[in-house]
Amino acid sequence: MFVENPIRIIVGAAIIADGRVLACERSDPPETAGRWEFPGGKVEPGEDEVDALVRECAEELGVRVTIGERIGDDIPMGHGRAVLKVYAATLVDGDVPQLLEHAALRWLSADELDEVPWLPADAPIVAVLPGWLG
Ligand SMILES: Nc1nc2c([nH]c(=O)n2[C@H]2C[C@H](O)[C@@H](COP(=O)(O)OP(=O)(O)OP(=O)(O)O)O2)c(=O)[nH]1
Repeated sequence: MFVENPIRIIVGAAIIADGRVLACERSDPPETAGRWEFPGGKVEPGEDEVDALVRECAEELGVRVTIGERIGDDIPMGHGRAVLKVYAATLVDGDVPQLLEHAALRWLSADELDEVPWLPADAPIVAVLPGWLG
């Protein structure tokens, strides 16, 4: 029987604190190393999107986060095989992001957003972020 592959959901957390958003530099794979992203990753089958973001932020940054509203629209990726969804997030109780998986971390204000080379798919999110950073 032919079973169509489901569209893969990738979630990203725009962690905002004091008018800045946390940008994370990928360390691998080589095709995306050096590009900057929102922490996150693939939602596992049966997993809730918010739960996936909480899990990924713990794994990648060692922090607890509270997930808020969606930012921007769904972004089609991978020739329609995946979709990126970004959520606003805040850190719990002053947790401090750690460099566990990324090459570098930066807190960017609205006028610094274009100082890093974001992954191309993130462009529509970065474009509306100033409205979230005040
Ligand atoms: N986390 C994240 N991934 C993004 C963003 N923008 C973007 O194009 N991507 C792409 C990069 C990757 O191809 C894919 C996410 O895959 P990943 O490798 O980070 O996912 P994962 O943590 O679940 O990794 P793995 O278990 O498969 O190794 O989505 C973004 O802002 N955040």
